[in-house]
Amino acid sequence: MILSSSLIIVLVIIIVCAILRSTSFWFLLKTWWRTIEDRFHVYQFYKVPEYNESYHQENQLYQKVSTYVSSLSSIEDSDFANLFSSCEKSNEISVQLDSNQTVYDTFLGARVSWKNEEKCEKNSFCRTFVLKIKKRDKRRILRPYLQHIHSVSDEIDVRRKEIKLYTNSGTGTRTTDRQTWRSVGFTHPSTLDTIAMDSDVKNKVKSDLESFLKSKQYYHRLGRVWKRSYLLYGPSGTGKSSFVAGLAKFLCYDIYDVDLSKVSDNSDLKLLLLQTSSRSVIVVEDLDKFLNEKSTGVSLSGVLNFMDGIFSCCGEERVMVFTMNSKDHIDHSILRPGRIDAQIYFPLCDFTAFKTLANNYLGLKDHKLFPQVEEIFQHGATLSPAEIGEIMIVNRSSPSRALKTVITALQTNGDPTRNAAGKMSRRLSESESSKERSGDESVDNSGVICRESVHTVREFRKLYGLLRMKSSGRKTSGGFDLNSSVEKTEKEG
Ligand SMILES: Nc1ncnc2c1ncn2[C@@H]1O[C@H](COP(=O)(O)OP(=O)(O)OP(=O)(O)O)[C@@H](O)[C@H]1O
Ligand SMILES: [Mg+2]
Repeated sequence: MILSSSLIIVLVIIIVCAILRSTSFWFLLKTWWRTIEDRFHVYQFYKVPEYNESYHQENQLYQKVSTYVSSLSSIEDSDFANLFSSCEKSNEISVQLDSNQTVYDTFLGARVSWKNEEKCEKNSFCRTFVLKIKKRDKRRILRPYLQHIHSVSDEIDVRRKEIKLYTNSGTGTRTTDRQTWRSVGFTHPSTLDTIAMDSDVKNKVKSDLESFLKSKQYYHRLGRVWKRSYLLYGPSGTGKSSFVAGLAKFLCYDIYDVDLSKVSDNSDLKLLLLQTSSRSVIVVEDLDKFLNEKSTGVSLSGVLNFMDGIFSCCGEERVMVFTMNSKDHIDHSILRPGRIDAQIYFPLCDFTAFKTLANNYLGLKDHKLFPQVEEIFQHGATLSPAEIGEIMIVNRSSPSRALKTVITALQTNGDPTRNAAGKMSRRLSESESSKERSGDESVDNSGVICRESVHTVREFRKLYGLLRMKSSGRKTSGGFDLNSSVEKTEKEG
């Protein structure tokens, strides 16, 4: 009798609990209890605004808190939250607290809350996280809690970082300076592995970067800004920009692509650098063209100060990359060691790079036409990897046709006698250019080629601006050239 009645009581309790949990009543009970409990405590509030007072710099802590708060499981209990999926990892959904919503967290036995406040003030939009913490817990947990937020958000950033590409979209008035950088998700497909280049140089760059990442203390002891600068130079279409993309992915750093032609003067350039975050790659493409044309108020000394990174702030862990087609007419002060730590030459395609491209683009490890291609390369003929890659993409359904088209293109453009030094100049001569323009196809009859491919060759030439006369100055020795300055620095280090 007693047994059966206690069984009934247990069953009733289980059913009541199940009903409470399956309805909102349980949730309401918890909320009421929290409201009542709140009335019996004195609280301290801490604001974490998105921007510092002058509105020029982002508050790094705000980003960290935002990442941390989004990672809390209790965020799912807030009444409103925003769901996002990133462009790169579309299967990953992130939850972000909506404006004026509160989320609770527990740390070392103390309960705290974060509110995401959003206000419109004087035509500007202010976002602030407000931390609410019991006064009696404040001394005990505040510092360790903030450290905990730092380490959790750093860990999350590294784990699921979506690389961002920042571009300077033109400077505005002082009050809108903080909007100078615009960012988008960085989806460039290049990685260091997909770039056809000398494997020794690639490995050297990788280990140079890895040792740089570990040398924070070393740089600080020397009183040097913790940055590393690379100059990438070489003809058009040899993979400089792709290398920058691969570099950023290798480091998991955001990219700041500085368009100097949109920077009005030195102080704007300074401001741009101040607004970059640490752990970023700062890229200035075609520096040679900018320095030769000097189309804005940015002076050489402005560029030099920028390269030295003396205006960088907040952690200053940066990799700077400058690209050029030729460094022949560049002021020597630009290239001095310390300002440029390593110079990497991007040559036109040789047979080794060709084989990498054939493997990447056509899935060919070997082919009966390879010896013929090798022979043509040995006679000094060459094209840029971009040109060869383009032929391969267009003819990817037929690897044999792709190789034949490459052979014809090399024979057409790779006549070594056009270069006085016996080395290949891949640029079309003016006469060839005019032949092309006039539609004379005799030039294309030299090789095994089908008509479709002739057009293909012509199209990719147009695409990559082969008919442009570009700077002739380039290294002719063929390999990559890692600047002696990096070797020197390595020895010194
Ligand atoms: N070394 C390479 N390995 C693999 N692909 C390459 C290489 N070089 C160029 N490409 C391909 O050619 C295209 C153009 O390359 P990229 O823009 O990197 O050249 P670039 O050297 O920056 O040219 P430019 O000096 O004109 O800016 C890209 O699609 C890239 O994938
Ligand atoms: Mg480029």
